[in-house]
Amino acid sequence: MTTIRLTNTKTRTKEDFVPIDPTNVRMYVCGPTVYDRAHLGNARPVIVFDVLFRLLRHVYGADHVTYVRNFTDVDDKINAEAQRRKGLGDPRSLEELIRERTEETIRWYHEDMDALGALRPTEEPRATEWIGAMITMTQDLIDKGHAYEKAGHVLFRVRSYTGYGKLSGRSVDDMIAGARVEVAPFKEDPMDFVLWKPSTDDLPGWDSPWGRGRPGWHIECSAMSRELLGESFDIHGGGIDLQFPHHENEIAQSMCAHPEGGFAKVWMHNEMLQVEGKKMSKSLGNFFTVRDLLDKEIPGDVIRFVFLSTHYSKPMDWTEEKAKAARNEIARWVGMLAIRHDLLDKPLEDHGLDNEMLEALSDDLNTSLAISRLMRTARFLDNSPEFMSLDDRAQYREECIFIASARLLGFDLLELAKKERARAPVKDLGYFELRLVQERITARETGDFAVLDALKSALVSAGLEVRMSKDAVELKVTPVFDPAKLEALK
Ligand SMILES: Nc1ncnc2c1ncn2[C@@H]1O[C@H](COP(=O)(O)OP(=O)(O)OP(=O)(O)O)[C@@H](O)[C@H]1O
Ligand SMILES: [Zn+2]
Repeated sequence: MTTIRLTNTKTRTKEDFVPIDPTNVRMYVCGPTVYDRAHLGNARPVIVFDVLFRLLRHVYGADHVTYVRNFTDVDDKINAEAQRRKGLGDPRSLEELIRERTEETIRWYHEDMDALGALRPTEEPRATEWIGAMITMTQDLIDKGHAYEKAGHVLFRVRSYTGYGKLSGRSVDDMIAGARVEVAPFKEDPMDFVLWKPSTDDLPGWDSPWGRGRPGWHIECSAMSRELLGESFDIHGGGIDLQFPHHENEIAQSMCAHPEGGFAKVWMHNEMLQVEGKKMSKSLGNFFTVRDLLDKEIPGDVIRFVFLSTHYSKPMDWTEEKAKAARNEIARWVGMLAIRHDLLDKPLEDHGLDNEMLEALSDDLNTSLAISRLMRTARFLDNSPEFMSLDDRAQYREECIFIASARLLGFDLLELAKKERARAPVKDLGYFELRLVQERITARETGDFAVLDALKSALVSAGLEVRMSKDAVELKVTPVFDPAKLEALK
């Protein structure tokens, strides 16, 4: 079995990945706050962890991996957008407007991430559906002396957990000095963070032992991962911007509530997509959305290719040059496959994967090396003398391996090649148009339309659209076009 090695942020070393239970490998990734369209930076963790999900499914079996990514649908920014709509005169209740905002944002998120070829996670819990579990965990932390209630707030007592700061390698005192921690009269210590806070009557809230309120952001992930993956699971991922305080706080909550579990064994953090050296972010305003690019006719595969060309642990920029190079390379792959009708017209045989590519991916998800390996293979397949010297069977085998390997990175080349083929001009169309014209003349002369009709229906069953007006004949390719059938009519 392939051994996957992953760099664990917790230990700062590359380790062999050994799942707790190989029949159910479990991964949690912090998902988006659903108040607006995802910006391009938000797509990076989606693509990185999608490749890891695919790799885990390949190694342990598709039914033996559980991937959970949450939607944070309790947030001031969501409320603010709903209030803005209400302010503009929308007659609906704030609750309805909030629901509408989160629903539409989740729909956009799915559309955009689907376009990038990302598989949907096994579970996509919404915070609002797990409030009960958050309340239970919060109460448990109070009972164990790790949290306290003050003025309708429940706060986590950071100094009660000695492991605090280990993930990010900081001491609590350094963190206080460096961080903009909120000093509030109800806090015992400035580092303490909110597990529960009161809600005003006009904002969403849930009844709790501490009055009507809502959960803090950090407890969401601790409660949902516990409910869906258990007290210990294999991998926890997210952007490096979440390492502190979000992930540090998740660890503190989960380890104190369930000291017998180990919470996440491996922590993985993707580096940031940057714009002129700064993190692309909503708050800095230096962002564009995934949808902006898709609308500019930059396909999802091109975006995916650009992201995967840089290792997840390195910061990167989005540039026009990178997009152009990615587009050219994918066009080369697709163009080369679009003319291999034998490949496109039957189910792909399983001849395994390119071993070097699999090795690269298994070595801490080295997607940039995996992509270079695919590029090298594409040059080999593209009529190189070595490839041409192979017999048909061996050629077919190499092509199957290439397609399956690209699929592990999330590129569906067969689908792209089929679309390309349907779009490509077919040189024989003119010939058949002429034949239709001639048969029609003959049919009109003889009054026998059988030959003309037979030709027409044969063309239709080859996947062509036949349009015959009084003085023109036109053939068009449809997505089910089959060149082999056309060839047989000659
Ligand atoms: N520039 C970026 N590059 C890579 N990943 C990012 C970037 N910005 C956010 N992420 C990641 O996107 C995921 C969703 O994050 P979230 O919805 O909290 O983003 P956000 O807070 O709305 O973004 P912003 O930081 O722009 O306000 C998280 O895993 C986060 O680490
Ligand atoms: Zn989280």
